[in-house]
Amino acid sequence: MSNKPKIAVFGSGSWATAIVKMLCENMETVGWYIRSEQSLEYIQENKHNPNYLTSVEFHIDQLKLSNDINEMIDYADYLIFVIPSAFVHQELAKITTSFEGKILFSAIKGIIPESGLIVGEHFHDILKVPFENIGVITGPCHAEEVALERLSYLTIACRDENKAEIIGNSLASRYIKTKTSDDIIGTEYAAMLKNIYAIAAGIAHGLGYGDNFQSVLMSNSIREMKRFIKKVHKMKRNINNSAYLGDLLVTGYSTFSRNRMFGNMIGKGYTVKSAQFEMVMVAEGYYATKSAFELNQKNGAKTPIIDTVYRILYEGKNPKKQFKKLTDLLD
Ligand SMILES: NC(=O)C1=CN([C@@H]2O[C@H](COP(=O)(O)OP(=O)(O)OC[C@H]3O[C@@H](n4cnc5c(N)ncnc54)[C@H](O)[C@@H]3O)[C@@H](O)[C@H]2O)C=CC1
Ligand SMILES: O=C(CO)COP(=O)(O)O
Repeated sequence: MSNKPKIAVFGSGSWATAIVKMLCENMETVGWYIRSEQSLEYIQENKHNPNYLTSVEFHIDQLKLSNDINEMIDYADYLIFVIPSAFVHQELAKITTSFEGKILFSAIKGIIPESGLIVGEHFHDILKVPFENIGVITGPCHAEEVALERLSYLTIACRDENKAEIIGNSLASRYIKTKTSDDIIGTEYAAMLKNIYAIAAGIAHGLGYGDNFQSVLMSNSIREMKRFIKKVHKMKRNINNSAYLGDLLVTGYSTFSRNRMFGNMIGKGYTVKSAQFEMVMVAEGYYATKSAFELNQKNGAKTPIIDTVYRILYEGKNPKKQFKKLTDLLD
């Protein structure tokens, strides 16, 4: 690998588009795998993504675009995956080339339904990538605010600090600050769990609960997150750091949050199917709720918020009644 490693982004939603923008601030060339040929041709002609963050303009000569996933894997040293977790399995199934020597980062905040694993674990257990070659890009950061160049903070987690720094330095700019962490498992679980709590916040809002209740819900959510993560990966971590608490707060409170938006519709009486139909974007917390609930059946952490969201989304229980019961379990 040369001094200037090649980086490629896999995915073409809002977050992938934002990450490509961040990398373009620092790199001469950024690889970008885009599944849809139509979207790729549109970007080549119009210099912006047709569907997501359409205000972000790219210099086409800075982009190495391809809709061939194998070609892009062969091109890059660092591969950043930003495909929603529900579609990762089917995208990975297209791969015929080798991951040997490649460094895989995940900016995905979810669990892969087919394996029930967070993405880093999936890379390790299923794709057999060593943990030193796996990293996570996380933190409280909405793609829409990156597009607006509003100051945002990212945490880059990798067991090999040098690799975390390479990605951190490639993303940092006037409006992006990065820090590194070695908690690849805990940060990923936090990123997945906060989406479920954001759905809970949305449901509460949709049901008419106010700011006073929301703060109690968030306070209970961070404690629940801590209990959950401690069961899956015990290590010394400060749950109040931005990658854990910060991400919970931005997703629970921001009007940009897809998960909160989805929850809000459920609270207002939409069915799961109709809420999903209304959403142009993916609410990862929907899939995470099922996986986290099932995982916790084995681990046995006390998770009244996840359990409540699960009963509403997957057992068709009444949100109003379920939240009434939940209110008696919070403090
Ligand atoms: N949007 C944001 O601000 C942030 C998102 N993330 C995470 O990034 C990941 C990607 O989310 P977004 O970019 O927000 O998604 P999005 O909702 O903006 O875009 C959805 C993406 O999924 C793709 N897609 C749809 N059907 C597909 C299929 N069958 N196979 C493969 N791809 C398919 C679409 O082409 C599109 O690229 C998620 O895990 C999310 O949690 C993380 C941080 C911030
Ligand atoms: O992860 C995010 C912010 O840090 C994005 O959350 P949403 O998917 O709910 O928009």
